[in-house]
Amino acid sequence: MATTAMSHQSIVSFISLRFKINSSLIHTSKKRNFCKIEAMTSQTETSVSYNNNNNTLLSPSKNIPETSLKKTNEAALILIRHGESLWNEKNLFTGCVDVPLTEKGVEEAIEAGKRISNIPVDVIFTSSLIRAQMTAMLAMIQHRRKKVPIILHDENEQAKTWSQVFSEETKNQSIPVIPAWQLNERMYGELQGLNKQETAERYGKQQVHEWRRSYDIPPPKGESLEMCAERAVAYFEDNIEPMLAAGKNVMIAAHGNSLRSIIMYLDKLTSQEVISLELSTGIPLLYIFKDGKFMKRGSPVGPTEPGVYAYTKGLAQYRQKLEAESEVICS
Ligand SMILES: O=C(O)[C@H](O)COP(=O)(O)O
Repeated sequence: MATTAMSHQSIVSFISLRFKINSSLIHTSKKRNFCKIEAMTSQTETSVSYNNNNNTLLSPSKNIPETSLKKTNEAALILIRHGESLWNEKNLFTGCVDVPLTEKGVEEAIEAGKRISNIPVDVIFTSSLIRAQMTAMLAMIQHRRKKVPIILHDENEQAKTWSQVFSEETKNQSIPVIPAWQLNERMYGELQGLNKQETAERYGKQQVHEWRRSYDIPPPKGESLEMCAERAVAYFEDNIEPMLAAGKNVMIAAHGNSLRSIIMYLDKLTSQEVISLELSTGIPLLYIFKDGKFMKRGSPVGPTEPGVYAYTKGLAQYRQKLEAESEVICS
């Protein structure tokens, strides 16, 4: 076991990164959550960012001083809409109701995991809903790097303290999973639990289509896509983009509409263009973040096909490392 771990270390190249953030640096333009950050990330591609003092992971903020970030070339961003849920199967408006995956949804998540099994992942963000969390976990089980995704609990001090990890080696073989309610599905208001087909028959197809796909028309007592974007995109900008800028490879497992709002931001779609954007369950999408820009790479194909991996040198090199690593393990 020890020999294998040593071999891994000699094969995979790691980059050290340290950054400190002063809690007094706070955006004044928008009321967003900021936290005092002192994160230590010892390894890319495999790294876990833990606070030195209490072993808990801390998220960076957009306020990381430019100079304190190590400049890295590019980072991968994977977006996955959760696999089919029990209410997708029943064609019910789900929104923020917390229902699990169906068996088909479990299979979709596993399939998604196979597709991204050669793409580096340093940190995972999920919504606070179980269907997204199940998807993230099931997908990561397929990853060739075989790191263990660990959900970070920061609901209170005790939860943080009681979930500490005391081995550096174990931490380095883990991937932090950060749940954030801001990535939750759009709140569907009084439509939650109603059948989509029956609702269309009752209120008219056009009305229901507007509730589901327009940018700024909210369903009764629910959130429009615009309202959903206000929290989801703000969270992305404040918590996820700084990670990418620091060279961290990120996976987000979330929902049809929270991801539509993030994709609208990434692809600079207009409120008209976003209307026709549909996301299938369990299909991962890949972006490369480079020089402050997002480049869309589509959906990664299976692990044995060249496809997406030819797109960037960095991804191709990562894949080669994984292959070299598995050869060492097999020999
Ligand atoms: O919340 C829901 O019902 C679905 O996850 C997304 O629904 P939509 O495709 O009707 O927006």
